[in-house]
Amino acid sequence: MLEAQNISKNYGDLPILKGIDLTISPSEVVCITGASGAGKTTLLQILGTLDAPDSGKIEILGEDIAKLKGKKLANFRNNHLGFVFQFHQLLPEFSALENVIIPALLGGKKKSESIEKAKSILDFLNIAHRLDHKPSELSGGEQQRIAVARALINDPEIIFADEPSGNLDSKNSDELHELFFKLRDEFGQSFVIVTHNMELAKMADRALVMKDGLML
Ligand SMILES: Nc1ncnc2c1ncn2[C@@H]1O[C@H](COP(=O)(O)OP(=O)(O)OP(=O)(O)O)[C@@H](O)[C@H]1O
Repeated sequence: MLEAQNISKNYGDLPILKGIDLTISPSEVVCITGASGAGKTTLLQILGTLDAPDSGKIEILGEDIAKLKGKKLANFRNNHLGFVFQFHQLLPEFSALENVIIPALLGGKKKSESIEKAKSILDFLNIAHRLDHKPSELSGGEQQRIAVARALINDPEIIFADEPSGNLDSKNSDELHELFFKLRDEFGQSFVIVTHNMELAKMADRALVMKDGLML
């Protein structure tokens, strides 16, 4: 599903990732934990093709990511990868439903089909009653479920999440974590989740620990 070999990244003279190897299997939920500054977000951004490593190789679904440039890379990302961040990054002037369908429209899907699909996902996520609300009219937990729905709209094989519950209270955190496993069980995506939440890490198929740019 995803294979990363010997990934290194420097910022200026400072080595941030020092040769990381990682394989993610289909339907696997992997958590990456570790102290602040260990390089977790940097690694997630690179695995998610949002940033490039200085050296090393990443293959996702058999594609050598270094060979995909510009529009091809953007299309690959939009079609196969989903993202959930700590701060939901929903567009404030659009409704929940509109936010969810944007990646589908960018991928060239028909609006009517995208709306139907979004409604079924939002139904699955128990948030179909908030379709017309703007992000500011939703609770933190609801905003994050809309962000998850947006990540799911193009049926990604892998979802990358960076501190997805970092901004939620414990009840909403627990609900979001359960949702990830429910989604994996129902649809079979892989999840790569950077988290400081040890309860989530315990639930994962694998919990990895990073320290000073290395995977322990
Ligand atoms: N764009 C950048 N330019 C320079 N240094 C950066 C940049 N992004 C991150 N860093 C540095 O790289 C190191 C690793 O950052 P990263 O965000 O990957 O850590 P992290 O493990 O995710 O930390 P946290 O748990 O606090 O989010 C930190 O020392 C950070 O200051």
